Amino acid sequence: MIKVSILGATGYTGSELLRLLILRSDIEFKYLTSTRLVGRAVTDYYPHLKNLSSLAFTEYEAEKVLAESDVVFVCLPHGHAMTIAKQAKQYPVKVIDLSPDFRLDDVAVYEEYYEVNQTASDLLPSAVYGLTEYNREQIQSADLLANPGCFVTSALLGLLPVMGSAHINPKSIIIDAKSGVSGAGKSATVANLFAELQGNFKAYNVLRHRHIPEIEQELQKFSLDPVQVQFTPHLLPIERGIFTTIYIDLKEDVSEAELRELFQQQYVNEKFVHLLDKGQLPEMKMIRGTNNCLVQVQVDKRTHRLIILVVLDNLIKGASGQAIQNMNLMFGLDEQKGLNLMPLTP
Ligand SMILES: NC(=O)C1=CN([C@@H]2O[C@H](COP(=O)(O)OP(=O)(O)OC[C@H]3O[C@@H](n4cnc5c(N)ncnc54)[C@H](OP(=O)(O)O)[C@@H]3O)[C@@H](O)[C@H]2O)C=CC1
Ligand SMILES: CC(=O)N[C@@H](CCC(=O)OP(=O)(O)O)C(=O)O
Repeated sequence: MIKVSILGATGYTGSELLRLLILRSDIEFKYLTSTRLVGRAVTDYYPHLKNLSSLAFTEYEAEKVLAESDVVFVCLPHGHAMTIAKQAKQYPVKVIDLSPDFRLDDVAVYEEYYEVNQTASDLLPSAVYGLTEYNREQIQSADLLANPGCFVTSALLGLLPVMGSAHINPKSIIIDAKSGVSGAGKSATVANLFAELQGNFKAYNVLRHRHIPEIEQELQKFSLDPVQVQFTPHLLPIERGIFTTIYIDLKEDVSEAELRELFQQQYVNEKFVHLLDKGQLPEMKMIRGTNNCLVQVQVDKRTHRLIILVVLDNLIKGASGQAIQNMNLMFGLDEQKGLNLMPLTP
């Protein structure tokens, strides 16, 4: 039995972890934390989980949570996981951080983009970046795992198969991404009100989004030439899902078949990442509620560009599903355990 605690169990990624883990017979929940709902029954707040949990939300008490859990998922806003990971060093507990605190190697970049001090920089070298398909070996032995960002997961799964290719110009990457509103978390803001979102569509953080340095950092690890990306996020009036369209200049004539082969080789044995057949195009409803990521690759001979289309569910492959994939690896389990989910269509 794996003893699991979820810090921030009332938020979107925390509740998605609950949903995905609650029926597993090898998981026992120890603490589900909140600051607002301490003492309230979990099934009172989440009536759809009726009869599935007898727990109440508690506050975070390090000496209890960390001593009694095998793994702690941190589903809190940025800035909290640094303290928790430091405290966790005193206990034999693994930490899976869904927040951005341990994703950026460069302390100055983290502090610039997130506007808080990086107070656990001594732990950065031991923090393993959890893009599962590319980092399995390190993930298996990780005690501190930095789960990737949701937009970042879509960009990396779309781009990494071609990052080492001499055919592409890695300074010409344009990432045009659209996300459902749950990507913004559960906290109420005027921008997230139904009347603002419904029937609307907009770009935000056009030149400066927090995911830009994370995308460039991870892509650069796979490219000898300098990488630069143009990333523009958009907000879709839907609950969940990310659709990312990527454009890259090709340096020379190269066939679509040759580039598709790179993706095929990379993903042929993957359970959760799939290259679509030629002629198929990804759609949000193909991945909604699943840990799957669908990728399509096309070459425009007229403009000499490679176009990569990626869809995934921001709360699952972009957050809690990937976190469970990583937990499974960290505990020596089948990586797919509990994640064989079918999408809701229509
Ligand atoms: N939403 C997404 O698609 C993705 C989110 N992430 C990251 O995961 C983390 C969680 O995101 P998400 O679930 O969307 O966020 P939510 O806003 O939905 O939930 C945040 C949680 O944190 C708790 N919380 C809020 N403020 C504090 C505080 N000051 N101290 C302690 N607890 C606090 C809330 O609990 P309560 O109010 O009950 O105290 C709630 O449970 C974030 O770091 C986010 O960047 C990563 C990938 C995708
Ligand atoms: C729609 C929306 O607002 N999306 C969020 C995604 C950020 C997120 O999920 O946070 P991580 O950095 O932990 O991945 C945003 O653009 O800020």
